Amino acid sequence: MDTLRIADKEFSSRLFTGTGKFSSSVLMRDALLASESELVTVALKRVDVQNENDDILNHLSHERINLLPNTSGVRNAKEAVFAAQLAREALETNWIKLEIHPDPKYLLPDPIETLIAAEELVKLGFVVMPYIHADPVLCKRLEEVGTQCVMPLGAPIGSNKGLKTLDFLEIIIDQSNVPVIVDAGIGSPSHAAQAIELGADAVLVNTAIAVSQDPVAMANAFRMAVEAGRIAYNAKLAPIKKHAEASSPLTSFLNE
Ligand SMILES: CC(=O)[C@@H](O)[C@H](O)COP(=O)(O)O
Repeated sequence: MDTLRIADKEFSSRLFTGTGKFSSSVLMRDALLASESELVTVALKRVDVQNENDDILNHLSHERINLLPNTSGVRNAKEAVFAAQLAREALETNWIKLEIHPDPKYLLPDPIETLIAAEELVKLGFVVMPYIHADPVLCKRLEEVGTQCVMPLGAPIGSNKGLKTLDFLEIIIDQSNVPVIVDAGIGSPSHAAQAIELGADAVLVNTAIAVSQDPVAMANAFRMAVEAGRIAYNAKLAPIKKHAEASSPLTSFLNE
């Protein structure tokens, strides 16, 4: 599998994961290890960064896992910058998943506050991974201010609806000069494979793994789907045709 580079890190796995909604910290750890994910996001509001025995952080301590603190819970750019600085101090990482979604019903990201915060955080030396709507114009603006990737949503967080923003994801992937990570709403391994086949550089999945009846098995299924999607992407998909084209009456091989 070809690797993915973001800032100073190289990833073998294109499946990024989250830590919420698992029924126990042991199950969370087992599922994340089964996923072979190397970048795992954790909400700063959920961990006690002062406590070296914090249950979540302890169960994420593994050589393969890079922690990606996220700013979930903040309402504006000012709070996001503060949260990121806190995370950098406490978790000793300058990587931050920037999430500003003040509306609790749909959890849709605030594009204006996100752009303001991203610009500020880049200036402060952060590797910024912004969670945003699948807005091609906003993605370009974020790239211009120096974010190391963009994270457009497939559907609202936790909805498991899949790639509802497909047409716009295609434009974003076509235009982007930074990695595109489809984040949120991915409800099944086939959704993840579809995003990767499309050319997304990675996906981030939380709910679909954590709330399945068997999170370890589901994490495995996502791992395989993402791998399959990437192999298919590299192999180049056959073109979609408007009309039927017979497969069998070939008299010889195309190149002979
Ligand atoms: C954990 C995290 O970062 C979520 O905000 C993320 O967007 C995942 O969404 P799903 O839970 O829909 O996979």
